[in-house]
Amino acid sequence: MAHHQPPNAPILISFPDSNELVDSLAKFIAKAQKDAIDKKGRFTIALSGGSLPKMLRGLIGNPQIKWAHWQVYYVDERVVPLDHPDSNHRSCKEHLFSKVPIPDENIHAIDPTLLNDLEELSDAYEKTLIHEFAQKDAARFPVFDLILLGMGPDGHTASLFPGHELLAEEDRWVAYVDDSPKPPPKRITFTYPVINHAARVAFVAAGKEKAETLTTILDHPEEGLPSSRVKPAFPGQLYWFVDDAAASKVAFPRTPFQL
Ligand SMILES: O=C(O)[C@H](O)[C@@H](O)[C@H](O)[C@H](O)COP(=O)(O)O
Repeated sequence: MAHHQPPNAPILISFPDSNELVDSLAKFIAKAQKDAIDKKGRFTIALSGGSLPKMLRGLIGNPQIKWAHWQVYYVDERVVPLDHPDSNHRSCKEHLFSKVPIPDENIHAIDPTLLNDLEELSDAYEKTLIHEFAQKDAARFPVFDLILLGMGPDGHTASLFPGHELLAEEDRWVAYVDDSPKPPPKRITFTYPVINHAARVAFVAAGKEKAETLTTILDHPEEGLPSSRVKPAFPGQLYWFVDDAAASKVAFPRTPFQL
């Protein structure tokens, strides 16, 4: 019997190896960028940390990418100095931004003078989002052109961890945690309302260590793990870019990659 998926069900795309994943992800990002720039002259994207930054290497030297039109934000950030080894900004700089001609002012890092006050730090980052989004349309939440996420072994995404009270946050755009089970404990993070208002959201997950969790996320969303709660509102669309090792146990139907 054919699987009948609701109109904006997740689109799962699996690649035989991570190089193919990297190339296709770059094409997908280039397409999202082109659509956004054609429509409004800029491209708003939010990046995660973890293993994601190095999966963006297909963007390096890619003539389709119009870096001057990118506005880059962080889905979540560890509350550490910007040059600290744990910083997501540092990781993105190392793996990507130091290798491409993006203007510094287009990359929106946390305010390093506010590391001692989590409330102020998350408020200040929320204000940078308000500055980007609120003037143009009066929407209650920002609409990113693309949000890129990773999935942790416990099913977390961004800094939204299983069983945490932040899973129920409905108002704030940016919140903080001081008890992250994945070190470091202090982080700020986008909330679900922000993630779920994006035009496109894409998870990137590779490796056999992710197989068990990916099955729970996609085949058993009723378990409510944080990554299963990413459900962009129509017309938003969720994608999973994975490798065959990560998808080895998943029953959820795959879709061939197409732009
Ligand atoms: O700050 C972080 O830790 C990341 O933004 C986080 O949300 C990450 O995406 C997941 O933990 C997956 O991490 P891996 O990709 O390293 O498995």
